[in-house]
Amino acid sequence: MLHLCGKKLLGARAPHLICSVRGRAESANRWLLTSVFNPTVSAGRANVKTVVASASRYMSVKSASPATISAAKVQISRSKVSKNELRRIFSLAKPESWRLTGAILLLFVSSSISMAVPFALGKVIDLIYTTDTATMNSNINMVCGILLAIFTIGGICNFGRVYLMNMASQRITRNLREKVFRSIMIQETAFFDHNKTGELVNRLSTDTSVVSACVTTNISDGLRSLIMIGTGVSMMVYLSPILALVSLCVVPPVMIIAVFYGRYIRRMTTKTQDALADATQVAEERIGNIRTVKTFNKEEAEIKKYQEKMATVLDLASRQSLAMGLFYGMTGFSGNAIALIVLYTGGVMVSDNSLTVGSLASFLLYAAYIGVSISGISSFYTELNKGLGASTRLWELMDRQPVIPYSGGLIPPRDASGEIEFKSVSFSYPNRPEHLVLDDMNLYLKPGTVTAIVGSSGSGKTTLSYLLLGLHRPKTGAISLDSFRIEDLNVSWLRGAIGTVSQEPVLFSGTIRDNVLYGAPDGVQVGDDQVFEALKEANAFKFVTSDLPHGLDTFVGERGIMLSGGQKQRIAIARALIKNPQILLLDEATSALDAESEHLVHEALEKIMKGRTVLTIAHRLSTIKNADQIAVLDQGKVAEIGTYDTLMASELGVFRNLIKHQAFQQT
Ligand SMILES: Nc1ncnc2c1ncn2[C@@H]1O[C@H](COP(=O)(O)OP(=O)(O)OP(=O)(O)O)[C@@H](O)[C@H]1O
Repeated sequence: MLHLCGKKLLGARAPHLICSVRGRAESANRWLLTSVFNPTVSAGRANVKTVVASASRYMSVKSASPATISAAKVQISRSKVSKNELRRIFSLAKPESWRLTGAILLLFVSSSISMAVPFALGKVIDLIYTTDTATMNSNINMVCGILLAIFTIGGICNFGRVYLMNMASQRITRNLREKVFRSIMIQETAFFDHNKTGELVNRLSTDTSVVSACVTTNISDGLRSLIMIGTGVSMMVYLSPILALVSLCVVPPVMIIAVFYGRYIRRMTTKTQDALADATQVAEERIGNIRTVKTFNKEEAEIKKYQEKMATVLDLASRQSLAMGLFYGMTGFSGNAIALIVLYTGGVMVSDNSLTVGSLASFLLYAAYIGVSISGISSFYTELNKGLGASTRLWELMDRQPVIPYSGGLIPPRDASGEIEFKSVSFSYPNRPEHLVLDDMNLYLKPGTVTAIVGSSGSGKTTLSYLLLGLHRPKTGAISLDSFRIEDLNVSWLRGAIGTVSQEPVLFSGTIRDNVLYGAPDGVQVGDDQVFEALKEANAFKFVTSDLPHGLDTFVGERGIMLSGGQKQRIAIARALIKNPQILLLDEATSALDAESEHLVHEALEKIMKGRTVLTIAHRLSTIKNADQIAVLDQGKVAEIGTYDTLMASELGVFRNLIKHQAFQQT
């Protein structure tokens, strides 16, 4: 991939550059490979120096700090607009080609009609000046009748054009959002450690609509302006070549200024969108955790923080507004200047009879139309650059290949038996590569047995379950399930074989039924009787059917906010059970539930462990005592393993020490 992309992007210089890149950092992150070296994203846009500079900066730190990534991204996005980039953004419009073609045809008709008006008016004026009253009246009646009919057609065409364009725009936005959302969903967990939720939501909501407007309504408006300028100029040349030459001398300097302006706007849009994403991130996180904000009495502090973020956005937007104001002012002035030049020179020509009054009037109207159209073109150019700025971010997201493949992989012929082995596993989180959470760790789980994992806080217990679920990959060593390496397995199959109940389970807004069925494999029909069965096993049947107002149809609120901690736990247990997994990953709740809830949750957990391979992060003494084996995690390794009695027998053992100092729940 690297070689291919390198060749495409860098041509003959590729091997040298690839080698130097490799030499600089072996662990070049996939983001760089997919985003920077991906020809579809970067070819043409990023010149070789820019890419290598970004790559070096990126690799000079061992891990990808978000600031470095965004610096590299901004540097790339500052480069010139390439044909590829334009081609790519316009390819979004392809599925809507018939709607857009229809809209453009209607646009041609309505614009032609608009552009015939000055010519017709000129003719009417000449008629007034050159014919007798009777002939003039009948001619004017006839011309006005024809014009009314033509204007009606123009109105209908405009309606059709706007409708079709907007429909196309909405559909492109939808397609784009679906693709971006899919792209976000399939990324590996580590991706979300350095890509904030608010930022991603902003890409999904704002950037997509900016990009789709850029290739639809903006194109329509730009095309309209272009047609009007093209026709206007032709008509001006037809009416008076000399006058046309004099009046159009303003255009070249305006064009040159427009190029610089466009680049500036594009850069500013990227920055503004970044700042906006940052503000959205703050808002999203605080609103999502409003209880914590209120508990700590931080409403005012959060409002201030948001205001600061918005001040940055406003500052960037005001710089953008200043540039826009200057540019629009300049183009408006140019339009008026054209009109003035035409009026002056035309007046002289009429006085020496080289131009009729009607032609001068037509010419003036065309000049005014062109003036308006030039400002139309400038706003088209502004929007196009905004769209390109926003699209850079979207391509980065859409082109990113997840480090852990989302599909493919081995699907074993039989259901999992639940034999699990961690062999010399070392692991560190990608954003903290220097901190080895697991270091050459070994652990064997016999099918159908319960293994309790204990260890001090931060010893890597939860990390172990993430690795088993294939959410992260070990740096070295291997984890196997039924003697298949889990990284070779299809992730859906793997996660389908494992039921999980975490310490603080998250439910989704929806009904109890929706939440239990969330655990069922996609496409498998699960009836209410199976849902009830799972609820019974999870000790949740009674409270669902008799305490909740609408039974299975009761809404649980956002994140299950309408349920108690113990109720949420039991619904989560039912959710884990609905697919009847062979393996269970349990993280016992440390938060104090009331005695009855605690008993019900605990009893449910005991029940569901039977006959399954269970890896439980234990916080209760009884779970530890009943486990077939206890693995004590310490310094990234399994320091001790055995039954409760054997481990307690060792006077100076880590386990015994842990039991002495860590508060395990006694119930
Ligand atoms: N996403 C992450 N990025 C970087 N480091 C992480 C991440 N998640 C956890 N860690 C670090 O990994 C180490 C192990 O964390 P883990 O959550 O597995 O510990 P634990 O044993 O489950 O702790 P506890 O009992 O407190 O829940 C800790 O030092 C933690 O700071």
